[in-house]
Amino acid sequence: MSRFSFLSTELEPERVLLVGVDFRNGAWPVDRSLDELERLAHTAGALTVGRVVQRLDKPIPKSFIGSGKVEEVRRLVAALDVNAVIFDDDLTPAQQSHLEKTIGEPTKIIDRTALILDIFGLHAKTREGRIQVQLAQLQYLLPRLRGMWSHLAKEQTRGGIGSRFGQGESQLEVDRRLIRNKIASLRRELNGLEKRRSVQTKNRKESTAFRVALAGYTNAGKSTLLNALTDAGVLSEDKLFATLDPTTRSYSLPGGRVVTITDTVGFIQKLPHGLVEAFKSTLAEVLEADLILKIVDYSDEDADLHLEAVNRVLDEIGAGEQLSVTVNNKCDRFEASYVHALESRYPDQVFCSVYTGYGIDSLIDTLALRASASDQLLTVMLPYANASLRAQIHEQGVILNEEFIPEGMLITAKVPSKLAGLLRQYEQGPAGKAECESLPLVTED
Ligand SMILES: Nc1nc2c(ncn2[C@@H]2O[C@H](COP(=O)(O)OP(=O)(O)OP(=O)(O)O)[C@@H](O)[C@H]2O)c(=O)[nH]1
Ligand SMILES: [Mg+2]
Repeated sequence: MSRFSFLSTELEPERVLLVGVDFRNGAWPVDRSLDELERLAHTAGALTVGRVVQRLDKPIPKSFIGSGKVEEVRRLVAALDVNAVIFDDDLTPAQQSHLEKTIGEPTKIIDRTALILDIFGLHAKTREGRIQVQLAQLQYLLPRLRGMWSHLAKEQTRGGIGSRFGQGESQLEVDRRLIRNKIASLRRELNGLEKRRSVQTKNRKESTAFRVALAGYTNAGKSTLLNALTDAGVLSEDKLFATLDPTTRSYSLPGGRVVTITDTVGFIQKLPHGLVEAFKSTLAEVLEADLILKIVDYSDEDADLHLEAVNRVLDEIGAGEQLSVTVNNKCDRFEASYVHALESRYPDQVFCSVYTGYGIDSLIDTLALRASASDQLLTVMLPYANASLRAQIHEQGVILNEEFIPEGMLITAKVPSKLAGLLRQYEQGPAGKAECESLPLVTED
């Protein structure tokens, strides 16, 4: 599949100018949002050569920023040899097209969404990831086609190759139709892949292991944590959106209980809704988890804003009410005494550093506690043929007693409720239980 890109990936980095609006509504200071936009631009391979900020109560309908500012941008574009202007907020197709005309070709006018789509396009590795990104890109492009065709229309009047369309259906209509067809065919393919994924998830569900999902702002350290716990070998980098495709690994807690941990795509403020929509099946991993670990880069001065943005996306995908623990990472960047003070102040949160290993034990204790919260004590008699169920009890439960008798395998164990559901049919009646309760290990408990 050819990679579509708003910014060129030629050897020379594109020179970009950033434009932010301070709407004075407080939450995210415009300078910090532009710092993040600059990191996004850098991740996409561009070089930021300047910034323009305007204070406004609300966007100007026609041009997003005021006409005086547009003129300032136009002059800067010429003076700084800018290839692309990136707006920190979403532009409507009409605003984008107006700005393109006013600022003058060939300078591209891009917004945060287009930039994020570009990075996703660069980082998507699997077929499913690529289709998800391409779908979001085409949906973004569809209402913007008119602007993109305006310069070609000029070419048409000069004649020559590419100028002979326009009979019956205009080229713009043809292109819209082609894109709609492409969107439909990508959706079909994605549906097929999603079905396969949901079968895999269902299989995992049937394995009844406690499922943990790592969620959090991009660059918080999710992949680094998964690698540290499980040797998953997932790419972890000081870049935004290093991970797009989910990876699930098994992890044995002390005592032997096996849980699964899933690393997935990171979140960001102003995350384009189209992307959340396109990545629905990937984000389902988070939705179906028994526990969400919200990984935070606590050393980032905007850590609280990051957590807010993460909570907003979790709400959007319907995971806002799920069981979760906040895990504040990168604590190696603070004095130990400060971290201890934080731990006393916020006993429900974990403070750790995947780099130094500090706090990882406490994270594992938290996992163990949550994974065993729904445990039930059961005594079952399993037929010898049912070795896989016995293996599941060993993986996910705490065995209190096990005996191999002529009637079958008599096991007393504490197991998570999901597994208990599967075991009910083999549960021993009061007599069997009583027999087991006389065994030393059980009475000890
Ligand atoms: N100082 C410090 N850096 C860390 C720590 N954990 C991770 N990092 C670094 O933070 C950067 C981002 O780590 P990743 O694991 O790729 O982050 P992520 O959350 O998976 O990011 P995305 O995949 O982009 O969503 C990398 O450069 C890591 O080496 C830590 O405990 N301390
Ligand atoms: Mg990652």
